[in-house]
Amino acid sequence: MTHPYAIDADTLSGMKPLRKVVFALGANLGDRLDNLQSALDELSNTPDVIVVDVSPVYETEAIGGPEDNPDFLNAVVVAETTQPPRTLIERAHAIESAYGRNREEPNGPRTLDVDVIVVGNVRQETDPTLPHPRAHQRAFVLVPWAAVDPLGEIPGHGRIVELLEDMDASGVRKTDLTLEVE
Ligand SMILES: Nc1ncnc2c1ncn2[C@@H]1O[C@H](COP(=O)(O)OP(=O)(O)OP(=O)(O)O)[C@@H](O)[C@H]1O
Ligand SMILES: Nc1nc2c(c(=O)[nH]1)N=C(CO)CN2
Repeated sequence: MTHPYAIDADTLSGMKPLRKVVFALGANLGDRLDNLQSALDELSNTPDVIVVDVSPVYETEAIGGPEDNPDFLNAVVVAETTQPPRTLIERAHAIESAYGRNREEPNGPRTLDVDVIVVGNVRQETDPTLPHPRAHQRAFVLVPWAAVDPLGEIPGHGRIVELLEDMDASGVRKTDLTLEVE
């Protein structure tokens, strides 16, 4: 006899995994806080993306880029999603474009950067590269992330609090600025 709550094979095969996704937001041009808030609003309004936590906002010394690269505001958004990585990166790019991002200069000043840091345990080399290939070296990503998700891990690199122990995070300063979840 079939169990009354049995799930048939077709239903099971159509189910998408629910995974944690971590986005890193950065801005060092224009109204930086407003740009981060807009990115959060757009992520919250993405189908099948449920925002779970938003970090405080940090002011951070620019890493790389021109010598006079202005300080960034950085924050991290933790969400749950059934969307695949490809859809998430397309959404991230669309949000960057909508808020005036141009990609003229590598590491150059930008109104808005939305990076996909991890999607569950996915490890892949195809766009988006997951985990983000430089996130494990970036205090401006790990400090905000650890503030809201101290048990967070980067597949292949380990726990973020341990990665931070070996890192100079002196250029990453917490501000009183906050982002509001709609
Ligand atoms: N996990 C990822 N998150 C964001 N972009 C990614 C990721 N993996 C690959 N990319 C690709 O990297 C390319 C460059 O991205 P972008 O212009 O945001 O780089 P950047 O912000 O200047 O530097 P960085 O990648 O070091 O943050 C884009 O084409 C993007 O699709
Ligand atoms: N402080 C800081 N430095 C950076 C950042 C950033 O978001 N914050 N993003 C970069 C490329 O994505 C390069 N350098």
